[in-house]
Amino acid sequence: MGEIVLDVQNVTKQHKNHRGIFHINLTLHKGDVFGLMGPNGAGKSTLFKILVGLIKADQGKIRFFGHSLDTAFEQAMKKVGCLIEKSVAYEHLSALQNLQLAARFYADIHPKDIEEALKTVGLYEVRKEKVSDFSAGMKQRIALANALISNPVFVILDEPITNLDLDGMIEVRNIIHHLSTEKGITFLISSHSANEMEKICNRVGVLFKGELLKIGDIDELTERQSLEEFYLNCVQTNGVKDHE
Ligand SMILES: Nc1ncnc2c1ncn2[C@@H]1O[C@H](COP(=O)(O)OP(=O)(O)OP(=O)(O)O)[C@@H](O)[C@H]1O
Repeated sequence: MGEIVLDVQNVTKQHKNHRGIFHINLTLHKGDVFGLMGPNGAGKSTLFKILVGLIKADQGKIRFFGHSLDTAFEQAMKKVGCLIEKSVAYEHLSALQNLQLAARFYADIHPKDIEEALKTVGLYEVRKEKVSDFSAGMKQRIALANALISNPVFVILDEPITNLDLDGMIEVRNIIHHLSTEKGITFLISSHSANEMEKICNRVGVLFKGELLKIGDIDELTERQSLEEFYLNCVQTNGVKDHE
């Protein structure tokens, strides 16, 4: 196994409504395309927001490339790109202008990096066109390009395929596949769709009511059943746990 990219140890976050995530342990290695599956409200976004520092965990330890998120945030996040929550591309701006705007949040993005990100997501030819003329899939590809402009080696994508039609899903899937195989980028992706995760990921975890019920290699999990069957089994047999 390769270098440890992300190490999550015993992370808990309880929201005021008592929901949240509880005692999450997760280790990702270089080259992983890890899919976090779970129904609405399972806690996927809560975990992702904690990982990128948008909210703070109640307890637990998180390390990126050995750097603690708590004590060395900038070091930890240096090589991490993310797409959290619904993508917001400004409709009246072009694809290029959107990325130029996003680049201002970083210290050292070169125009070449933006050009490269646009090429990677297949929007270079239409970079000067307004986003209002783009399809949902193209808008999602801008969001992906946004996550790529800093040349990350680890990319976190919260629901990158939700709300996309089949063409859009295939486009995003192909980009992830390309980045993983050609550039060795490690991914953590959340989705409701077991079918899609089966096509994209090499490992998956099932998050349900804030608990990470199972983690496994796709090849092993799908030896005798589809990933969807495994997922449904997992969720149904592990039933109800409340944290009141
Ligand atoms: N800021 C908050 N305050 C209170 N409760 C919250 C907050 N954020 C999330 N929750 C609750 O925590 C639970 C997990 O929500 P979360 O958004 O992490 O789930 P999710 O798996 O990402 O769901 P979805 O697929 O619908 O995005 C939900 O029950 C939600 O109501």
